[in-house]
Amino acid sequence: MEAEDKPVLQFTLVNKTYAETTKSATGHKVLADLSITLYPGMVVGLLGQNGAGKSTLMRCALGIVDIDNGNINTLGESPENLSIEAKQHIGYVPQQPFGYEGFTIDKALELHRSFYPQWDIALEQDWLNRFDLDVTQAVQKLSVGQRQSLALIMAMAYRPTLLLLDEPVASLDPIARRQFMGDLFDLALESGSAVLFSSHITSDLERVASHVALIKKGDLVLFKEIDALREEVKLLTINDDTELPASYRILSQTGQTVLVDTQGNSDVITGVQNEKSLNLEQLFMELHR
Ligand SMILES: Nc1ncnc2c1ncn2[C@@H]1O[C@H](COP(=O)(O)OP(=O)(O)OP(=O)(O)O)[C@@H](O)[C@H]1O
Repeated sequence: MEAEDKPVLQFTLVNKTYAETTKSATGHKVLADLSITLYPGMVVGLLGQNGAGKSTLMRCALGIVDIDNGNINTLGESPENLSIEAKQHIGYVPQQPFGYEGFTIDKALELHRSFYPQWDIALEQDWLNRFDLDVTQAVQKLSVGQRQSLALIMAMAYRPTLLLLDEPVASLDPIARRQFMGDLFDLALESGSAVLFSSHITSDLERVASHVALIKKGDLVLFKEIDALREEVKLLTINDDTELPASYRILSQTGQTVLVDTQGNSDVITGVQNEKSLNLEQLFMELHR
């Protein structure tokens, strides 16, 4: 990130409550005072349990869902009034891609391409080959994974400045998944795009994300560069009377076992019996204990 870079996507103290349900008469709070900023070149992996608020966050960024209060800046605009120009620089793949039934792949791409002046035909061809898609095939006859591959091409071949991908690889086989994740990272680096993608596959996230955002019940509990995460988030076993520095953030605690974000404080702390670094999956499990 360069100092002069402007945010591509910025959430500031965003709250979102869905209308009241049979479970809650006061409505269902899904995002709570959530702030996060994406700059060009950032690939942010969004991790959270089912129902944590990941899809809602993306939909708010696009103005598909209104927020209660707070502020969202999407490519310098307010999501509820996004200009056509801004939309032409946003790629979005929802969890269940839809549309273009009744078209063959080549006809669907022809129509889709016409909305995006900056469409990169060579990139489209490259990804059609990689995903092994037959362009004469009817869209409604595609398998779930093939449909997801097509949706990814449609969202990415115009090199969007902002790319929002809601579990983009859930239905892809391991080979396609690995290739796609590599491409995703290359695209962000080459095109200076910012990418926000959700996934439950922590190994994918660790491989390609530059940052991880962890959401728990609508709260952003952690947002960090992936390398810093490995170094700064630790599982400690402490004595009853151990005093942790005020600069540590306690993420969770069960008795003498404490999950902390040291926030870069590398002082040796007396009274720590054991210290363990965690991979993303272990961290996720610890946070939801
Ligand atoms: N349109 C809606 N009306 C009411 N509640 C909704 C609506 N959309 C989502 N929710 C609720 O908001 C919460 C967050 O949903 P969301 O789809 O954002 O979660 P998620 O983190 O993307 O989950 P998953 O990993 O399962 O895709 C859930 O409890 C869900 O039931």
